[in-house]
Amino acid sequence: MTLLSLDRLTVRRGACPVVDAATLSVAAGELVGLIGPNGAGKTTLMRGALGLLPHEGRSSLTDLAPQARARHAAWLPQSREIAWPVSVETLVMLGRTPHLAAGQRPTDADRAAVARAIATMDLAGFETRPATELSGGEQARVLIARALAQDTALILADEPIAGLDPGHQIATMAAFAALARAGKALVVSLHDLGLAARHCTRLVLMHKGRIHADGPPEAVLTQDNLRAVFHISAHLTRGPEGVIFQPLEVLP
Ligand SMILES: Nc1ncnc2c1ncn2[C@@H]1O[C@H](COP(=O)(O)OP(=O)(O)OP(=O)(O)O)[C@@H](O)[C@H]1O
Repeated sequence: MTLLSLDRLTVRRGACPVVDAATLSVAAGELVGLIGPNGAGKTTLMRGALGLLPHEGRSSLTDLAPQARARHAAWLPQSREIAWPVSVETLVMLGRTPHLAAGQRPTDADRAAVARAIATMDLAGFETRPATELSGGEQARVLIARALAQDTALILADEPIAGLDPGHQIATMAAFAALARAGKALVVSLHDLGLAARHCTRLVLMHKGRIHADGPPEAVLTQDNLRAVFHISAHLTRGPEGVIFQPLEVLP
């Protein structure tokens, strides 16, 4: 089942297209790593797809009415600012807003979704802490938990594991992979190509606003693509533990 469909999505900043005719279809079961150098257009592609930026072409998400869209797709932006000193549990409960009628109190199902998200992001024991008093990485995990609590078929996340320690980066990618195996779809922008190669079912490599390559990690992280897009060399092997990717050098 297709959960996100982009047809020649183009987003201009001034005269210049920073996303240029991106066509992409994401199905249930996929964990898509959106990779590419700084400025390649990853954030802009996701924001355009969500209808948060004026665009040309078509996104299946902008065909949906706002509440239907919020029930279908969760968005985790790159900015991590938590402005209000609400408790972690209250903040994660905000993910349930699209499922609640105006003034409706959370149901047992809402509370269960929040508890699941808190457990998945290893935040048990943090429930009553003011979110503003947590460390940067802890706050990042709270915001991921809020997106998970939304319990949508599709999750779009902009650099969700940036700033997390290695254990929580791996655990978060593993949780995303488990959600994909359970039938959801995720599009996640990432700079850690090792984690992308290891956990994603598919990589979409962006370069100068265009989709340069799209496919399984080993088909995308080729020496040619890495040289052309990132100007790096790297080592990639597949062993009993799965794909192992290590960037090596910046090429002249
Ligand atoms: N408000 C804006 N006005 C003009 N140009 C912009 C604006 N926002 C982004 N851009 C440009 O659009 C291009 C794509 O930016 P985008 O944030 O999508 O890149 P990215 O791939 O997410 O990068 P990063 O890995 O650094 O987060 C960049 O060249 C950026 O300078």
